Amino acid sequence: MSKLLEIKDLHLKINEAEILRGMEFSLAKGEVFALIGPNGCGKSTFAYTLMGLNNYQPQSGEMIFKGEKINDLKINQRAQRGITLAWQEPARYQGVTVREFLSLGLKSRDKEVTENKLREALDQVAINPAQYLDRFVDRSLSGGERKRIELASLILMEPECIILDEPDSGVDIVALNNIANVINYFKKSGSGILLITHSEEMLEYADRAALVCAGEIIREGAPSAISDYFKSFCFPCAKAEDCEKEAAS
Ligand SMILES: Nc1ncnc2c1ncn2[C@@H]1O[C@H](COP(=O)(O)OP(=O)(O)OP(=O)(O)O)[C@@H](O)[C@H]1O
Repeated sequence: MSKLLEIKDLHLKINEAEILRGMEFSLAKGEVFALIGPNGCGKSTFAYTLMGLNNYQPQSGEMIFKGEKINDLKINQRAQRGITLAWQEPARYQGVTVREFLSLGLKSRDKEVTENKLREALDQVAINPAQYLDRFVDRSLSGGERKRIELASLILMEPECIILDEPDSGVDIVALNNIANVINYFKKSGSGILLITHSEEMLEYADRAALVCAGEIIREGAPSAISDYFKSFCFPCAKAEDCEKEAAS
């Protein structure tokens, strides 16, 4: 599989604290790569750094997307190149309807085409268009509903690389199935998916996985093997001799 994204020896400090300490991996087209790790190990920080949020400029290392170094590109330039981030906590938009929110990234201005596309995307996340298209994307929607609507918006954007930051947080088992559907949908369309999580259940949707500990990947491999390692040594953090991070230090 050809490389879509390459992360090389990425280091990032925030207020003198080194949060990312040499993150390194690659992601192929049509691949689901999971980054799993305990709370506070730097997963979201990595997601923000890759997306290019303000104040998340790495001090060293490279982020290469489709052969182009993107370290110095702004967030909108990275989005234009095809990178998208689904936030751990999806945003609320006061006064913006689901229809308006979902239409933002659409190129076609044809009313019928637009309406059909919105309905198809909402179908993928099991949201009834008739009930939701005219509602506002604000507190009146539950966190799980907003999460699913955000996933529908990603489908409409047709990104080539999707960062899903804790897609399972705050959602029930039904929504979890919707997330699995969306992951499969993106896989089939050839997008690369970076699945960020701290729950080993999510690893079943991944092709490959890596364990993040204190800002670096300490083990990479088959999702089942990473899941076993994570359960054995990270809950609670074992700091045992046979933990690879401890053994290396
Ligand atoms: N702006 C900031 N200022 C200071 N410290 C920060 C900042 N952002 C993150 N950190 C610290 O960096 C570490 C990594 O945080 P991050 O949110 O990336 O972890 P995470 O792995 O995503 O955790 P979780 O699973 O709880 O979401 C934490 O110790 C956090 O307190």
